[in-house]
Amino acid sequence: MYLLIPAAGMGKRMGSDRNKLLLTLHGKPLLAWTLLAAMQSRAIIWIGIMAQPEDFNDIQEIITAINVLKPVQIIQGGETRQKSVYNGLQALPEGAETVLIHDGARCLATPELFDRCAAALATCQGFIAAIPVKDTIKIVDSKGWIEDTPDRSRLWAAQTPQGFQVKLLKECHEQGRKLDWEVTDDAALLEKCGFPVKIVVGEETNLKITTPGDLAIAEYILSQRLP
Ligand SMILES: Nc1ccn([C@@H]2O[C@H](COP(=O)(O)OP(=O)(O)OP(=O)(O)O)[C@@H](O)[C@H]2O)c(=O)n1
Ligand SMILES: C[C@](O)(CO)[C@H](O)COP(=O)(O)O
Repeated sequence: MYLLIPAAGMGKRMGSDRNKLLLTLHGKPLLAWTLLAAMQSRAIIWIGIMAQPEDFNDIQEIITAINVLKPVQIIQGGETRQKSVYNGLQALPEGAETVLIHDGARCLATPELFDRCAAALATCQGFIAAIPVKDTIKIVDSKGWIEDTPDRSRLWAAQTPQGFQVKLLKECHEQGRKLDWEVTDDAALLEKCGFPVKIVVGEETNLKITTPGDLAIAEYILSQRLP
C-alpha cells in the first residue's frame, strides 16, 4: 500500500511562526510520530510526504533521525491541502493501484488503524476513517440563528487515513480542478462525482493537531501510551 502524507500546511490556527508539524511533541517533531506509526504499519510499502520547499531540509532530517526503513519521497506541496494531495498523486510510483492519504497533523493514528484501513480497500473503491459525533450539532444561519438540528445517529466526524483506487481518485481530482471545487478532504471529491465512499471506524485519539490545546492533549495521550 502506498501512503501520501500532506505536510505542506502553515499551521495558522496553531499560531506558530513555522509549520506546526515541525514543533516538538513529547520529545520529537510532530511529523516524526506520524512517520513512526506509518513505519510500523505492515501494509505500507512506500511513503510520499508533500511539503513546502522551505521545510524540505527539516523533513529530511526527521526521516534520517527516525531511520524510516521504507522508501520515502519528499514531494512539493501546493497552496491548499487539496493541491498538495494532487501533487502527491502525480508523484506516485508507476503501478500504484491503491493509496492511503493521511494528514501529517494526525500524529496519533496507530499502525493498527493504517493496517485496518489498508484492508478496507479490498472491499471498496474509497473509504474514510471516521468516528460517530458525540455532540449535538446545529446548522446555523449567517446571523447566528439555528436552522436545524440534524439526526446525530447519522453524523460522523471525518478523519484520515482516507483510501482510494488511485485511478479513480486521480479522475475525481482532475474533475475538481476543472470545476474549481474546493474541498477539505479527498472523499468529498468522490462524493461530488457521485461515487460511493465507505466508513471505517477510526480512533477517538486520532485527533488532528490544529490548535495549541490539541498539542497539549496529544502530549498527554503520548505520555500515557509510552513508557
Ligand atoms: N497547503 C497545504 C495545507 C495543508 N496541508 C496539510 O494538510 C493537513 C491538514 O491540514 P491542517 O490541519 O488544516 O493544517 P494547516 O493548513 O497547517 O493548518 P491551518 O489551516 O491552521 O493553517 C496537515 O497535515 C497539513 O500539513 C498540506 O499538505 N498542504
Ligand atoms: C481531512 C481532514 O483531516 C478530515 O477531518 C480535514 O478535513 C482536514 O481539513 P482542514 O480544514 O485542513 O483542517
